[in-house]
Amino acid sequence: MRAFMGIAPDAGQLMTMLLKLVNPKNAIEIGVFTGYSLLLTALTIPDYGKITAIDKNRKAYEIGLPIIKKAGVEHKIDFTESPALPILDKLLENVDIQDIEFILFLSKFQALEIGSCASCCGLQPEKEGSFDFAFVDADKNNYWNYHKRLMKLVKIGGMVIYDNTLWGGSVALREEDVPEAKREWRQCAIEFNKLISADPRVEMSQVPLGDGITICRRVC
Ligand SMILES: C[S@@+](CC[C@H](N)C(=O)[O-])C[C@H]1O[C@@H](n2cnc3c(N)ncnc32)[C@H](O)[C@@H]1O
Repeated sequence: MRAFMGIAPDAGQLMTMLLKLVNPKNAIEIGVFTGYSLLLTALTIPDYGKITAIDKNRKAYEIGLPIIKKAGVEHKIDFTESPALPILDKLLENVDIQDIEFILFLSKFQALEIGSCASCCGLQPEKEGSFDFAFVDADKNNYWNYHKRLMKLVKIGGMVIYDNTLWGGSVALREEDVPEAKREWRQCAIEFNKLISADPRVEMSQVPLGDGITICRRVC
C-alpha cells in the first residue's frame, strides 16, 4: 500500500528519466503537497534551473521543506501558496505584479507611460512559451483548465505530465462499480483523457504506471 499521497515511485522514476532527457531550465509544478515530485524535479534540473511550484496549501509543503533544504535544492524552487488557476493567468499577463509595482514607481519620476516603460525595460512579453516542463498533480476537475493555460506557457517542444489520469483504474470500470467517492474525479479523468487525445497541439502517451500518467509534448 502506498504510504503517501503523491506520484507513485515507478511513475516518478519515469518522470526523472524524462526530466534528464528534456533537461528543463524552467519548470512549473501544479500540486506540490509535501514535495515528493517537486524534489525529484529539483534534484534533476540544472543548478541554475527554476521551478514555479504552486499549491493552495503551504503547510504540506513546509512538512517536506527540511528534506528539500537538506538536498540543497531549495534555491531552485519558487513556491506560491494559492489556487493554481489565478497564478497561471497572472503568468500569462505580460507583466507580473512586481514589475507593475516597479513601473508605477518609475513612472512617478520619469513621466513614463506604463506601456512604453514596460517595453523599454524589456519586461514583455514574458512568460508565454518560457517553460520547458510542467507537472500537474492537483484538482482533477481543473486539468483541462490547466492544460489550456499550459499550452501557452510551455514552449513548443516542451513537455507536460499529468498524474492520476487512470484514477486508480476506475476510468475503465462501469460507473456503478466505482465507489461513490471516486466517481466525480473518474468522470473528470475520462473527459480530460478524451479531450487531450484529440488535441492537435500535443503528441501524447498515456502510461499505465502508478495511477496513470499522461505525457504530452507540445507540437504547435
Ligand atoms: C496529490 S497532491 C500532490 C502530490 C505531489 N505532486 C507529489 O507527487 O508529491 C495534490 C495537491 O494539490 C493541491 N491542490 C488541490 N487543488 C488545488 C488548486 N486548485 N490549486 C493549487 N493546488 C491545489 C493540494 O493542496 C495537494 O497538496
